[in-house]
Amino acid sequence: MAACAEAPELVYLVTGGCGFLGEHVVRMLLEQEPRLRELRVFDLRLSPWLEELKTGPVQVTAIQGDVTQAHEVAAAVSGAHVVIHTAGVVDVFGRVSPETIYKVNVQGTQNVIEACVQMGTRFLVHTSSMEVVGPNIKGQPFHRGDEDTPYEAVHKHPYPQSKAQAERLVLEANGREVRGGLTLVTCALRPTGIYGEGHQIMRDFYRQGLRLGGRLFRAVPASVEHGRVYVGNVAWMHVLVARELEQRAALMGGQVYFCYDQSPYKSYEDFNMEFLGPCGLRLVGTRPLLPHWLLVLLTALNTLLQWLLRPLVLYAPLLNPYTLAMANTTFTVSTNKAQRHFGYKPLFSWEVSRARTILWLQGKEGSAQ
Ligand SMILES: NC(=O)c1ccc[n+]([C@@H]2O[C@H](COP(=O)([O-])OP(=O)(O)OC[C@H]3O[C@@H](n4cnc5c(N)ncnc54)[C@H](O)[C@@H]3O)[C@@H](O)[C@H]2O)c1
Ligand SMILES: C[C@@H](CO)CCC[C@@H](C)[C@H]1CC[C@H]2[C@@H]3[C@H](O)C=C4C[C@@H](O)CC[C@]4(C)[C@H]3CC[C@]12C
Repeated sequence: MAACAEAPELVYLVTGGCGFLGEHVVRMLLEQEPRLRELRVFDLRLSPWLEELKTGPVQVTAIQGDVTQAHEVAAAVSGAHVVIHTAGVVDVFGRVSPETIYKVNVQGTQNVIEACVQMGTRFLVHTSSMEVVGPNIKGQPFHRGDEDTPYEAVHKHPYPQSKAQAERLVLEANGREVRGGLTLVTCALRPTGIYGEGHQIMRDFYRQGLRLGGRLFRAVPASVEHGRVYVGNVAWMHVLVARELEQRAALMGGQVYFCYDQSPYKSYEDFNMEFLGPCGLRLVGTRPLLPHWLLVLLTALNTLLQWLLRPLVLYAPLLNPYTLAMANTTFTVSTNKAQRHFGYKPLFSWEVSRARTILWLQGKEGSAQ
């Protein structure tokens, strides 16, 4: 992938490039990768903002396609030097069937790997997730852990199961021979809960708070810490990994990296209040207002309702047994592996990440829709 200093010559493909994270990766590449000649944005649904990117010096090619269709993926990968694979179904609410989650997240990832092999593309960066590790079904805390912290990773939910399987495929593909005789270099990034401009769940909480007269009610103990990372920093990590993968193939190939920055360790709800507070919302209660057993009962009721209503309507509330367990289990990361391996330092401070997210929530700024 050696690029000459004068003429940009690299072709990048970003799958899922119109999603929450994908959009930030696309914009970050255009800002921070001077060697870029063409940027292919591949997504099931193409966003209108892509049009405005087409007027810049880098050729931006929008490709409407489906990662579950091997031939569409192969056509998009053909001639690309680097693939950043962020496409995936993110669903822990029962909105999407387990079959579809598996098809997109696992089969889709396999298609991307095979396309790289077939087309001679050597560098593959995969967006994995903290959920590949945990929280596990036993609700055991993962406190300031790193990539080597022992933890019993046992999943039952289709989303973490699919992400774990996809990550394994990507790591196992490292070192495979690609067309032309060279080898594939892969690695996986594991963001914790991503926040920032375009974060729909944050917006859902904001709207819910507005509906409840500017209040949200504490459901999770403040002592349970939940790892969060700013979307701009996650995007920056992807760009850096993609850039460094060739020079540091022996070190980085087949590796996993948690995504981290200076965002504070807080409970899921207290962290959200860093943004929702300045937007006028209040979190009521210093302790959970409902006892835990009642919340568990409510989640069971939601599960039953979801099942009963399925033939008529999709009922998929934020609260279900899995999301309650996630919110109630400490999962935080403390590592410097990305700094050691490829010189990562967060591009956005906590203050800037917070300010940008607040402005977006208030509808005053921000690139994401
Ligand atoms: N949001 C988070 O907190 C978080 C945390 C850790 C990891 N991740 C991972 O990051 C990646 C991006 O997540 P996100 O939050 O931006 O989700 P998102 O839903 O906003 O983006 C996913 C994108 O993939 C596209 N896509 C879905 N199915 C596709 C298919 N069959 N073919 C082509 N494109 C398809 C969607 O249209 C969407 O644009 C996912 O792989 C997810 O597992 C997300
Ligand atoms: C008890 C509720 C009352 O306030 C709070 C429920 C919060 C949940 C909806 C969220 C708690 C943890 C979130 C997940 C976590 O941040 C990490 C994730 C990994 C990523 O790969 C996808 C998103 C998610 C599963 C994220 C989804 C929302 C939560 C379960």
